[in-house]
Amino acid sequence: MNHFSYRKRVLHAEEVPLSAIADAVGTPVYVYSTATLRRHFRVVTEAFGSHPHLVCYAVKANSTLAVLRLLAQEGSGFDIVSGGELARVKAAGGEPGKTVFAGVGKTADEMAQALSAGILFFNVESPEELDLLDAVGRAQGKRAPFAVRVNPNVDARTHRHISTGLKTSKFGVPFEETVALYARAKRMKGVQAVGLDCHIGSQITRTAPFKAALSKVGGLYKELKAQGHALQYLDVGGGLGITYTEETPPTPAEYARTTLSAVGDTGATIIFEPGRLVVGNAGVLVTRVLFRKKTAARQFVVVDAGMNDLMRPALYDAHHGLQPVVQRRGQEVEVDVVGPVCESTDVLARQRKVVLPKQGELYALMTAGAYGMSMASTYNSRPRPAEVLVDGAAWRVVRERESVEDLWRGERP
Ligand SMILES: Cc1ncc(COP(=O)(O)O)c(C=O)c1O
Ligand SMILES: N[C@@H](CCCC[NH3+])C(=O)O
Repeated sequence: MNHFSYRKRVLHAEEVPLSAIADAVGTPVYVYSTATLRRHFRVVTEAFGSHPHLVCYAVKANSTLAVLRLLAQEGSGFDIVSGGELARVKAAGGEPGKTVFAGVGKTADEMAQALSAGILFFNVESPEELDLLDAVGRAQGKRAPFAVRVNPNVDARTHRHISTGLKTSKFGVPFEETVALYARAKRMKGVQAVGLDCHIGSQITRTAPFKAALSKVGGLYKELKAQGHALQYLDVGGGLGITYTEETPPTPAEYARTTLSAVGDTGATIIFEPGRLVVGNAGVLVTRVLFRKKTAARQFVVVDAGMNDLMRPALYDAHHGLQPVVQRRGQEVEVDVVGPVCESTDVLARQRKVVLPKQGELYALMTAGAYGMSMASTYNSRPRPAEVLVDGAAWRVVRERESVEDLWRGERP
């Protein structure tokens, strides 16, 4: 459920026509809906009912300050993977005490910043990382709270680029080595085990992989508790998929039921780290048609957004819905919607049936709120898009379009 819909043939974000935003701010522009963000967060947290839990929104999905602030106001915690994300959470008014820190390559500086900020816990991904965290903790005269991210060796049955829970993946500690790592941690003075963590991948559209991973992880949690580790948190990661085209992922309520039936009896506070589920359908990328171009093989529509602005189609062959901002009647033709970037993979929408647009008309690439702007780059020296947040009939620019001067800030010719 989202708040992007047609009114009198014009696509609106809540009560604002996307054409009005594009005309005022220029294109490409990301547009987010406050009502959708709020609704998604509430549906997710309410799904766990009265079971002790904390939703830690995965900042990497969309790290724009205004989005983080809105979620912080809703009571969200955060899942971060860098010092930069920690700084963003703090700048947006998020609470470090409700923030967990994952990632296979944390530096000593990042650990020290997070520990002094009072982070909830670190998700440790290797024995050497645990040694470094121990040193950082001792240097501050503290015990750094941690959970081991265990790799349960489960196939998430998602795109191979976004699967993280197989034994060939770089993420987490092998299942069989986890008990020994907790035992070793017990002898350290700079760390304190507080939980257990796993995350098996992203855009997961069935419950079976979650069930398989959680039954292993739930068993391990109980075993660790029985060995005397005073664990309190079971972090089940993120990864619940959304509908881009025809996927029918479990609803948050179904997901929560699956989770609680697998690990509800552990007595742990459940930490859930959704990213895409919260922001994916809350954002669109609005782009303007530059040229139509016909070759013997294809009808192309060249738009002013490229793979640098929305990388998912080029990176994962991902599908994003393509909607004209103003609907027009006419004969449909099959087109490839392509960006200006000098790469053959710069195809935002492939072989779609549309009424051939005129130059200057607008398209919205749907479901672009997650891993859109946060993965944007300046490749081809293209300044990154502006971002707008709509709230009812009001809207505001929450990030200015990057300027050419921004592109070379810090450079010394
Ligand atoms: C550790 C961790 N937690 C949470 C997420 C969020 O994933 P998603 O956006 O699929 O919910 C990710 C990304 O896959 C992740 O790596
Ligand atoms: N960036 C990916 C998901 C990776 C999730 C991060 N662990 C996407 O757009 O689908």
